[in-house]
Amino acid sequence: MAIIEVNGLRKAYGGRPVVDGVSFAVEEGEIFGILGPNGAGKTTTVECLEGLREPDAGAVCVAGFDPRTGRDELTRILGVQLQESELQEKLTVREALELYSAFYPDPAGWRELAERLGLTGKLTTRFGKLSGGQKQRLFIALALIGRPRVVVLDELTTGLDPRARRDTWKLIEEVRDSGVTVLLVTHFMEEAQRLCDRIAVFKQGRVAALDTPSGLIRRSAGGTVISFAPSRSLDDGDLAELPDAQTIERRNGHLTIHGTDTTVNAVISLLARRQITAHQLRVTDSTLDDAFLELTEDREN
Ligand SMILES: Nc1ncnc2c1ncn2[C@@H]1O[C@H](COP(=O)(O)OP(=O)(O)OP(=O)(O)O)[C@@H](O)[C@H]1O
Repeated sequence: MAIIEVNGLRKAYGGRPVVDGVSFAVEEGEIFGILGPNGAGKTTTVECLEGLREPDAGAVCVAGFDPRTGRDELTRILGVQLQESELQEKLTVREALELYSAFYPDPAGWRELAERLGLTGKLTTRFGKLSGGQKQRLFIALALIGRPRVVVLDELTTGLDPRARRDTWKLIEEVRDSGVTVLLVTHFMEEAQRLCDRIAVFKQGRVAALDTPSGLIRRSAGGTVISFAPSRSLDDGDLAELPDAQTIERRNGHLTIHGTDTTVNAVISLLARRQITAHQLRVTDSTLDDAFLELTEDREN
C-alpha cells in the first residue's frame, strides 16, 4: 500500500520549472531514496510533501492527507530532519529533546534516542557549541522523537564521520524494521545502495529512473568489467568472438573488457584453451555510482 503518492508534481521559480512533472509512490515500510545532482529538484519535491511549499500543479498525498490542507494531521505522523538554523544557539541538547518530546502525545524516550545517537555525553552542551556531526545527530533524534509513521531525512549523514555514519544507518534500518516508512534524500551512493529498497533518480526536475539499487546497476551499460595482463598477446579474432563484450581496450600490456558474466566465463575458457596466464586478474561490477553518473549525464554538452 502506498503511503506517499506524488502525481504530476510541478513547481517553478520565476517562471523556471525546477520540478517538472514528478510522479512516484512510496510503499508503507520501505526506505525510498531520492538521488540526483545539485539543483535537480529533490528538496523542493520533499518540501511539497512536508507542506512547506505550495505546488503549482499535481497531487501530493501522505498517509491519505493533502499536505496543503492537512498540516495538523501531517505533523502527527511525519518526522522531518530539521535544517541547522531552526534551533536556537543557546538551547542545550537535553532542552531540545525535552521540548520536542512535549509536542507529541506519545513521544519516544529521548534518553534512549540520545544514547543510540551517541549524544548522552552532550546533553548539557548548548546547540551552538556542538560540532556539525553532533548537530546532525540531534536533528535525527528530533525527527524520530514523535514516533512518526513517515520520516523524511534530507542529507541524513552529511558531516558525520564514518563510524557515526554506520551507526546511523543501523538506526535507520531498525526504524524501518519497526514499520516506519523512510524517505531519504542523499548524495552518498554507498548509503543509498545499503539502505534503500527503491530509488528515484532525479534529473532536471524529472524522475529519470525508478528502481531497486540492483535494478539501477543492471541498467547501467558498464556491466561487468574484467581486466588482466595476459602472459602473451591474445588473438584479435578470438577477442572479437567474445559474447556480450561491449568494449575491449588494450593499454600497456593490459586488457580491459566491458561485458557481462557470460563474457567473463568466455574469457576464462579462452585463456585456458590458449594456455595463457592472466596476471593481475580483476573482475568488478558496476556500482550505483556508475549507474547514477550514466543516468544523470548531460548528453547535450
Ligand atoms: N525559494 C527559491 N527561489 C528560487 N529558486 C529556488 C528556490 N528554492 C530552490 N530554488 C532553485 O530550484 C532548483 C532546485 O532546488 P532544490 O533545492 O530542490 O534542488 P536539490 O535537488 O535539492 O539540490 P541539492 O542537491 O543541491 O540540495 C535550484 O536551481 C534552486 O536554485
